[in-house]
Amino acid sequence: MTYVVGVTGGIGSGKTAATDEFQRLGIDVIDADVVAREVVEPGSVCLKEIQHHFGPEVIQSDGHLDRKALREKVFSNNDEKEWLNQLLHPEIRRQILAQLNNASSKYVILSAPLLLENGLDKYCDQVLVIDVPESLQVERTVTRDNTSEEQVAAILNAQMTREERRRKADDIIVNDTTLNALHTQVQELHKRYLEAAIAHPS
Ligand SMILES: CC(C)(COP(=O)(O)OP(=O)(O)OC[C@H]1O[C@@H](n2cnc3c(N)ncnc32)[C@H](O)[C@@H]1O)[C@@H](O)C(=O)NCCC(=O)NCCS
Ligand SMILES: Nc1ncnc2c1ncn2[C@@H]1O[C@H](COP(=O)(O)OP(=O)(O)OP(=O)(O)O)[C@@H](O)[C@H]1O
Repeated sequence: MTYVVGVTGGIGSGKTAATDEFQRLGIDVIDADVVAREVVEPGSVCLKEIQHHFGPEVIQSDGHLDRKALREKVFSNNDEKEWLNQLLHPEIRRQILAQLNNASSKYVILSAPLLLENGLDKYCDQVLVIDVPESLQVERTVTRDNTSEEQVAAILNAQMTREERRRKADDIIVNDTTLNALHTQVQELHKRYLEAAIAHPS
């Protein structure tokens, strides 16, 4: 298997902003949030199960999942969140493994908010954590998603703490200044990862 760099960080930490730059540098990016959307496309088994469990109010008139409605349900009720995790996470993992097997760039990025929580780091040679203070996570996510601070705090509470994540990291990018500064740090790590990938027996 190719050399895999896992990228993780809490909600709104800047994973996508970082992985967009890796992608621009020619690296294949597998994004668990994208996979999580694909497994609930209209017609999927997972979407049928969700509709059966939560009722028609989580399905939009065009047949797509009403993500906002489901978000409000699962992040205010731990049992419902666990039900959803148990339904989706095995399927997300299967899809990720298939995509890892098909990746063809010099190394591959696997980006997942729950990389460490769900043990996806076992498929990674290195773990890069995108780290920001929680106040900035809340501020950036509220702006990006036009949501409430309370909603973001509830999601934050469903994730590993900042300290725990930092402890498990091989590399850390502190993304508390500009996007340019983030890109510069990504470019530096990219050089290191290319060298590590060349040295890595495939
Ligand atoms: C509840 C859902 C429909 C809300 O959708 P929405 O479009 O509002 O959010 P989106 O999917 O873009 O996720 C935004 C962020 O929320 C956080 N998050 C999402 N799901 C979870 C979860 N189960 N536990 C903790 N944090 C989560 C992540 O930081 C993620 O990047 C959606 O998040 C979902 O299907 N979650 C379950 C699948 C999952 O665990 N995805 C995370 C990747 S494995
Ligand atoms: N250094 C930065 N300066 C200013 N804005 C930033 C910076 N980094 C990221 N952002 C913005 O903050 C928001 C959150 O970043 P991004 O979407 O990359 O986070 P994420 O970790 O992928 O989030 P999620 O876990 O919710 O998917 C986005 O609107 C992004 O453009």
